[in-house]
Amino acid sequence: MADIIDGKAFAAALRESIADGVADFVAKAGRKPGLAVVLVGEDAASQVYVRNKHKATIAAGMESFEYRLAADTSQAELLALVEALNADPAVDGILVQLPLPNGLDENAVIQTIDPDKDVDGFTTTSTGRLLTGLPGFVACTPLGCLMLLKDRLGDLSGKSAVVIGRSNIVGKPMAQLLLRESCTVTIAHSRTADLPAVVRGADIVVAAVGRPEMVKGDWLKPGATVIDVGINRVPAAEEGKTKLVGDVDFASASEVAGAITPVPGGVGPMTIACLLYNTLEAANRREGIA
Ligand SMILES: Nc1nc2c(c(=O)[nH]1)N[C@@H](CN(C=O)c1ccc(C(=O)N[C@@H](CCC(=O)O)C(=O)O)cc1)CN2
Ligand SMILES: [Mg+2]
Repeated sequence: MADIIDGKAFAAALRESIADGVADFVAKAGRKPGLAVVLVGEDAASQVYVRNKHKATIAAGMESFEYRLAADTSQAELLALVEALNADPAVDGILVQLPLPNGLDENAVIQTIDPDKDVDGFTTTSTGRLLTGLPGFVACTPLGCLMLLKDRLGDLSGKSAVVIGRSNIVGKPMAQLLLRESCTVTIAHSRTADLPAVVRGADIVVAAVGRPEMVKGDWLKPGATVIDVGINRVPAAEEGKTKLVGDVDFASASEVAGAITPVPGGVGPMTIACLLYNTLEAANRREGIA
């Protein structure tokens, strides 16, 4: 049976160490690090994530600035808010919760964020810095996956890694991070031929496709480390109920893998912990604190 990689516990410990770093920052800078979170519209899951971000920000000793805008907010209003946050000295990090309601241009909004406050790591400046090995912010979910992998495996160099999924938010930055760690990286996707055979060659599998329980145990190399980024809500056995499952079929995969993240309680909690990590980093950089 695979070891379970406890992302919830790892994230809690990371948040504790960030709180210590925040206390150091306050002592040196004479102010708290500030995170601004912008939520547009009524998406139910986004409301939960934003509430959790607010609570975690406060618990870490940071300032939380929350902006909740109506679903019919115009592009110009949203861009004006982001520009005001760029100019606000109390704000170290800016995050616009995704997805945005239809009609708003997500890319234009993201690219308006000052790259030095881009704690989501979504601007092309941030992704370009990652690609070229310059210091910058890395998207929170892949950064969290990397932390879990390094905690489990130590040095990743020379390992073969398959990332399933090529999104800008997870798959592509994840592949770049693994390359930076000197893994041999394959990015697989919906057009990949014989995906099970590709996955079977990997020491590290990161599944981020958004397809419930797609990756089966018999796709895995025995002993592989499996990171499941999927958060899929599916009908549960009991009528009218739902449950969360990942992109990996946990029951069969945990028979073959060496270690695996569960859903929930694996990668998900790392996303918010890494947001705090990036915000403290942004604040330290802005104040010139090493
Ligand atoms: N601007 C951003 N938008 C979105 C991001 C992001 O990083 N930046 N990521 C996701 C949503 N997200 C944070 O925003 C997020 C998703 C999931 C979790 C989490 O802890 N999941 C739990 C299960 C939660 C549940 O019960 O539903 C888990 O996996 O254990 C945290 C944050 C999209 N938008
Ligand atoms: Mg402490």
